[in-house]
Amino acid sequence: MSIHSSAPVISINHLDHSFGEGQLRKQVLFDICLEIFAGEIVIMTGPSGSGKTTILTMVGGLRSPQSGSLKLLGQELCNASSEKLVQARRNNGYIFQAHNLHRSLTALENVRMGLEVQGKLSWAEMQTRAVEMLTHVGLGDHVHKYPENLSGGMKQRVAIARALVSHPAVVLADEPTAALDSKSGRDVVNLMQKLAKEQGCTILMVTHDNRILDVADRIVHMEDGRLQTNTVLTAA
Ligand SMILES: Nc1ncnc2c1ncn2[C@@H]1O[C@H](COP(=O)(O)OP(=O)(O)OP(=O)(O)O)[C@@H](O)[C@H]1O
Repeated sequence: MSIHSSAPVISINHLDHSFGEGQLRKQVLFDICLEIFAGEIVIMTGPSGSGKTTILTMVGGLRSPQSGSLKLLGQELCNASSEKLVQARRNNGYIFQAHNLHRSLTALENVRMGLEVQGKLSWAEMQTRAVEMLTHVGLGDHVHKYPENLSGGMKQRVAIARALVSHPAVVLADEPTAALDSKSGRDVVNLMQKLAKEQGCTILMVTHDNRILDVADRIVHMEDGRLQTNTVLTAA
């Protein structure tokens, strides 16, 4: 069925999920099936409460799925050990609505943290790569600034640099443009698209922002915990 020859980066099969116990138990995901391939940008839309963030946190290894299957880079996360979930988190970059930068760290220090958590490089190498990444997102002149001295769009660009500096296989973005005006929002998603294509990374993005849907290769729509549509956008 798929036009892709390689194995999917994210493979979700018959995934169900409930919150709560006993009488308070509430099923929020029903029989989700979704495959996402290397280099794809997939946008997930749907009303508030339809289950989008729950899926994102599971793909991110922040919550373990209970039933069905969810594989990230071939590794099963359903009922996975905490070590496996930690490993899954290392394969992902995260971009949130509120940039989540550390206020007490400069732009450079924030981006360097994206490498420090990997624990693989020397301090000098991390410093060099963080500066290069900030220059790449157009913030080469602002590396020593603190978040409070940057605009909303600039802060989100720092967050993108932090998410992508370690070249993660998957970037998960939850409403990355929600706090931005339309021009800054457009700049931010264009930048994400450019970097993803350069690095060959996969992006799964949740958004309510209809203005940015065109960056997606595919749009999937959630409704009441079920995946409704899976639209492939073909380039003109
Ligand atoms: N930790 C939790 N405990 C109990 N119920 C939860 C928890 N997290 C989410 N839910 C419920 O699961 C359902 C799906 O929530 P989720 O946050 O995934 O939706 P969403 O589509 O991301 O919504 P939004 O667009 O508002 O962020 C909702 O009914 C929500 O109340």
